[in-house]
Amino acid sequence: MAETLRVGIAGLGTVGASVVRVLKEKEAELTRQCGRSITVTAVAARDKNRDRGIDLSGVEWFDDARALAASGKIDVFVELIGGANGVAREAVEAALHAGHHVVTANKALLSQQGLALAEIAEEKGVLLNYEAAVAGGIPIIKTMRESLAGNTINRVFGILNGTANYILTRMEQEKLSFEDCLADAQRLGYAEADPTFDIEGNDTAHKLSILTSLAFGTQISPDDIYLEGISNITQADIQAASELGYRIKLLGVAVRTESGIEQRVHPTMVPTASVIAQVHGVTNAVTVETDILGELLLSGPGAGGNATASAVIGDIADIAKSRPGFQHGPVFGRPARELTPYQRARMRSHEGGYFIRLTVDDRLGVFAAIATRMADNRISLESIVQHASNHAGEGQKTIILVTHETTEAAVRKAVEDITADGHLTDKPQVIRIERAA
Ligand SMILES: NC(=O)c1ccc[n+]([C@@H]2O[C@H](COP(=O)([O-])OP(=O)(O)OC[C@H]3O[C@@H](n4cnc5c(N)ncnc54)[C@H](O)[C@@H]3O)[C@@H](O)[C@H]2O)c1
Ligand SMILES: N[C@@H](CCO)C(=O)O
Ligand code: NA
Repeated sequence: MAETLRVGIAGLGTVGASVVRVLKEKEAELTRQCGRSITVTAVAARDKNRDRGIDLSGVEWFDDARALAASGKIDVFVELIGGANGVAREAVEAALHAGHHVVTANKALLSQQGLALAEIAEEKGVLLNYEAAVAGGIPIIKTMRESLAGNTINRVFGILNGTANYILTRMEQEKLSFEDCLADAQRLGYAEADPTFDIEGNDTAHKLSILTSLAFGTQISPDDIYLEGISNITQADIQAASELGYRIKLLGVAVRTESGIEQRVHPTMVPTASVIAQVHGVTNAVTVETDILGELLLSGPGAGGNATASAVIGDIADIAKSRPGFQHGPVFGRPARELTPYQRARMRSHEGGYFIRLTVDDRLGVFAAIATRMADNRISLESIVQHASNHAGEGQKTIILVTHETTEAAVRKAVEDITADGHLTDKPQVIRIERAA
């Protein structure tokens, strides 16, 4: 049997501790599957004395993750610290330069530095595996990188953040407050160190930027993503969506258009009967639409220690099965140097349906004035209703509009006009509707 694969792990938090635990529990099974054993020989973390409920006897301790990464005593460096810069980045670079394979769950790092890191990995002939970085335990990277070869992808979209989906689900099903749901997501180990990344959509954007590169063969462009989080979503929106036959999900969407690639992250209304609307809690789902295969939907746990460890261990096992001298496939599906520059489609050109919730003065003529403004901007309405909600205050009423397919530019202009008319008593709420089977 081949020599054991020596694994060094940096970061022993939710994911790192789960990886150490599961590697130990599944040692015999993994040895059978990989034809060699996988052993954690070294770790780096901040606090040597913290009880993590894992057995680290016989494991070498490094105070500095960068020293572990460069050490000649490991074959694989597993980065589970987090953050786009600082130690995580320096350690991954050091590991690749030292000729070690790298496994990371760090989507922030890949979205900012993925291209540069891929170039080093490809030059050094080592693997840079990152299945855990996108949609947790769902094998979406492997699917897009390997199984969809030859397919031309037109749209990829999904629920890519477990924390946000967990919050929206519990707000809808249990009528809980946003803050209580977020606190639970943090307690369960789903949230990022800075949870604003989860709720303001940055984490979804990091993941989407990676999927976009894999889908369209473009360089990763994380700053070119239209971004809106879920912190403005209220019970009034959730209730109105439900009455209209929709559910609100935080989606990341990348779609090929005539003028470039549209990348957007925002709260989205999806038909209640669609498959993606049934994806609840910490579960993620990714839909890929291709010319040969058609529509593929993968769904599964998107965050949490064990689910994420499953993806990390799959990546380590792939390395254990690879052989020295074997030519590895490129990190983002095509050689890093051949990825084309990303061309952004303007958000104002986005076409789709819209849900618009307006709180207005309860005066005669307001309803008609709003309908006129929509017509002025050539927006065709699927429905316009005066909503009998108890969310509007005394002397106010709620008007809900659902548009047929129109453009973002037209909707922004119509809402601007209505605001300028002076009828609104609260900030208008605009939520895009996504076509989903
Ligand atoms: N938690 C999840 O469900 C999940 C899922 C997918 C991906 N991820 C990603 O996995 C990574 C780790 O996430 P987590 O949830 O385990 O975070 P965590 O905060 O629980 O763990 C990170 C650990 O790294 C340690 N650390 C910080 N600086 C360090 C340093 N300089 N050297 C060594 N250790 C250091 C921290 O003390 C902490 O224990 C992040 O990139 C995160 O985005 C997490
Ligand atoms: N904070 C992330 C972890 C998984 O990437 C989430 O909630 O989806
Ligand atoms: Na994944």
